Amino acid sequence: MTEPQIVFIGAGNMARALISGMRQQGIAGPNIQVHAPSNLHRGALAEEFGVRSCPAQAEKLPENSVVIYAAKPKQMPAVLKEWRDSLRSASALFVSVAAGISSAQITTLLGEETPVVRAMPNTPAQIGAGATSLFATATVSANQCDTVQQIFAGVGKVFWLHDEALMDTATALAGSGPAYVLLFLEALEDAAVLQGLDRVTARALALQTVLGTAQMAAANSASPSELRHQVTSPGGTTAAGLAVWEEQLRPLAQRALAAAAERGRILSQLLKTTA
Ligand SMILES: NC(=O)c1ccc[n+]([C@@H]2O[C@H](COP(=O)([O-])OP(=O)(O)OC[C@H]3O[C@@H](n4cnc5c(N)ncnc54)[C@H](O)[C@@H]3O)[C@@H](O)[C@H]2O)c1
Ligand code: PRO
Repeated sequence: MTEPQIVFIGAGNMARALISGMRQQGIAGPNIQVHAPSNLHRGALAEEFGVRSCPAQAEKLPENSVVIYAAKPKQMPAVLKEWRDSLRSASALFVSVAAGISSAQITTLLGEETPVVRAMPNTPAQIGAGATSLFATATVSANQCDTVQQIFAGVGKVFWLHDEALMDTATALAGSGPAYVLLFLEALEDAAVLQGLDRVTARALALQTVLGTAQMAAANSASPSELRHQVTSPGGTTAAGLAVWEEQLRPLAQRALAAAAERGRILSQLLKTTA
């Protein structure tokens, strides 16, 4: 089978992360084209990754194209109005990474017969360490599912969801998750600096602790809870610190994921009012 042409609509943070990961995975630069209104970002992507930089305008697509929508959710109606005919004439597979926007909303814009996959990747895709949740509509063929699987498995781990409503949860957990982890790193670093550690050492210690712990958890069949107990001596330092975390962390995680998932639903509702 010939390699699909991967067509990005949007040249921002998520497109960059995916393109970086795809290039490392071995997808050839000329097999990726990026459409965006300003040459600033797409030009930089072309220079750095050897991909084709194209204006935002829709164009005739090769058969077998996979089009990845990576512009903002609220722009989707205006952008897809322009791309609809090109997508249809190439029978392109449409993959949306837009948070919140449902496949029904997308097929309303593109036509019921359009094969649509929703994908929720995250920025660690740029180093091949992403986590992508995928949901396919009934019109997506098994071959097309394989194609999407291959594309996203090349930039990290892939998780298929069979209930589209859970895409908002996957977005709240893994799409947004890198920002939570980075905030956690910042908070640990700042707290250590407050106790007198220099910033460079505090940052490096926090980073290596989070990285090493995540790698240990991934390499281990024991649950996070079991591994945590291995760190926690009765009456020791960890127990003293954990007592403080336990007061707030679980309710905070629940509130944070609820707020993020709710925002996904709101983004979807906002689109309905403007479509
Ligand atoms: N950033 C993340 O971590 C992340 C993770 C998962 C999903 N997403 C989703 O990815 C999408 C993009 O997010 P981002 O963070 O990359 O945003 P961003 O603002 O960095 O990029 C948006 C891009 O869209 C382009 N654009 C604007 N109008 C356009 C048009 N008419 N045609 C083509 N391109 C156009 C802009 O030039 C810009 O390059 C969103 O839908 C978001 O929900 C983002
Ligand atoms: N970034 C996008 C947002 O903040 C979607 C998940 C990560 O809306």
